[in-house]
Amino acid sequence: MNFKEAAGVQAADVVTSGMKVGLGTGSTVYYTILELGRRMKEEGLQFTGVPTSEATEKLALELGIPLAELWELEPLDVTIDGADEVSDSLDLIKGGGAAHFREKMVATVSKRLVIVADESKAVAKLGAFTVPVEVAVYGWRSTARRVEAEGCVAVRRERSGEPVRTDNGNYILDCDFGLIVDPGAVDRRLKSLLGVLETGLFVGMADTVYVAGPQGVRVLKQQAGE
Ligand SMILES: O=C[C@H](O)[C@H](O)[C@H](O)COP(=O)(O)O
Repeated sequence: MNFKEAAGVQAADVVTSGMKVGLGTGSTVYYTILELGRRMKEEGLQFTGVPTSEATEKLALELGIPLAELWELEPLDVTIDGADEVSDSLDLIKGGGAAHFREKMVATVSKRLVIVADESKAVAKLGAFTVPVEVAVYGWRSTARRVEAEGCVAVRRERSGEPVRTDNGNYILDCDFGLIVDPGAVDRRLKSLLGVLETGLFVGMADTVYVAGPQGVRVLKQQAGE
């Protein structure tokens, strides 16, 4: 079992029958979703999922997991998702797979956000990974200029020479801020800019993080009052 699988499978334990569950996106929570599908078939686990991306929706449907729209189910009991960076205070950078807009929307209406990651994602402070920022296609160069004025270098994400489009049809700017001392302030400043739709900074949202490494799976919990 690789580290992503170890974290992903263990975190599936938080789901019990009757729950409404946000299903995250990426190569780590993939294993959580597989495990939930297995428990559904083999152990009779019953739950309803809300997918955070088209890729996750496809996977869940292949596994026979019942799905619903966010508005039909909110508030959700828990969302399980991956992350690109997890800081000591459990703040996150997400959106390496361009799914952070829907992920944040689903996590925001969930009573709990549980994160699964391998040790390579754990950092003291955020910032080695660039911050993905979803922006409207119209006027994106102007938006990028406003974003850069906040103290970063912003590069439009491309694949094979073509701009990446999110599931919502927008562009991603990958923004290099260097070390981020106050992620909440950076998130608020970016969100106030015209053309910015969502950032990949998830501040104070995760309550539990499963981090897998050579020593096994560590379970980190948000301290009360943080
Ligand atoms: O947009 C993608 C999501 O935020 C993912 O959860 C994040 O990029 C981590 O993905 P992975 O588990 O594949 O590293």
